[in-house]
Amino acid sequence: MGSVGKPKALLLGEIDHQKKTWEALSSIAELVAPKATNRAEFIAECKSGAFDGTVAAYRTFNSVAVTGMVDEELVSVLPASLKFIAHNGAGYDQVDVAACTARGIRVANVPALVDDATADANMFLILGALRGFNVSMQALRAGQWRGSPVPPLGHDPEGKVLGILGMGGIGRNLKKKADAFGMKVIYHNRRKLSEELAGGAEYVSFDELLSASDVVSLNLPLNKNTRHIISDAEFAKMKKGAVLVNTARGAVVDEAALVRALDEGRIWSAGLDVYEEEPKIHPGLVANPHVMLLPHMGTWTFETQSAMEEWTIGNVRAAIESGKMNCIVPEQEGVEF
Ligand SMILES: O=CC(=O)O
Repeated sequence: MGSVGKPKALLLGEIDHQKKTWEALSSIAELVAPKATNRAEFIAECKSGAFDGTVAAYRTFNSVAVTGMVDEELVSVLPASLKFIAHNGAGYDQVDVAACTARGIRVANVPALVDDATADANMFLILGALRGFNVSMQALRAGQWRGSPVPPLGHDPEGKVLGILGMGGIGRNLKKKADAFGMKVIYHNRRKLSEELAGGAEYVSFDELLSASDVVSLNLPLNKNTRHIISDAEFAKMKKGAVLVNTARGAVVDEAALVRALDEGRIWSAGLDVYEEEPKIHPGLVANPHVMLLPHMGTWTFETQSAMEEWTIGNVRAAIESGKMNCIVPEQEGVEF
């Protein structure tokens, strides 16, 4: 069947596990992808009309390396026909939702499917940071058994207070996992949750969360209100010897302030999956063997990645078939398009 007259679906980034599902969209859409390898080229390609007729775009987190942020400038050159952006990821801080709304573009992400894998990685970082495992993991591979001098004893999660900042899907999933380790969970969120959703976690103010937690876990989205929500003043309010864990977005923490807090011994350790300027990492973190560092692998499992791709392709299909995606980001709920 020829593709003349079909709407286009634009692929920004790679599909690794659901190629057939993507290709199956060719019965309803002409599948297109940029030739561009950087933002200037992508903008030129958009302006050339190569993507005209595109109704929906699928984008990955890594596609930012080619297109740059989906900001006002980028949105202004996207084809006028484009009405849907399906982002493959829970966090959509690379997309300026207000700019999309102004242009009549709906944005969808991947809620829920990421929760288990991300909360698992989060729990791994909590345990690793509390126990101080990284020092000895490095020493063992360097032929020094536990290390020399022998590292200090770690801490048990049992009985410790876990403060979850951001009680969305990942935060609530983490709460259930932390229960199994005997942690007492408190949380802070823009809104207090129903008792049922909170699942026994106690709602506290932001300051109380900082001062009462043995482990502060960051599970909130990055936006203009949450950028650097943890900086010097917040580290100063934390318990001496507390642990900070971040599987959300690097920029919710002021990384330089984190390095200061670690170096000054104000906090015992940190467990990080995300960084302010990925893939760059603050040298003070790399140099500190006490912190647990993962290279943004919260959802890095076959099952989760595959499900995320399927969900995102489903959003593109729904957009083309019914003019509506299967979810919409909270900022656009109730917006008339
Ligand atoms: O970082 C991962 C995601 O936002 O899904």
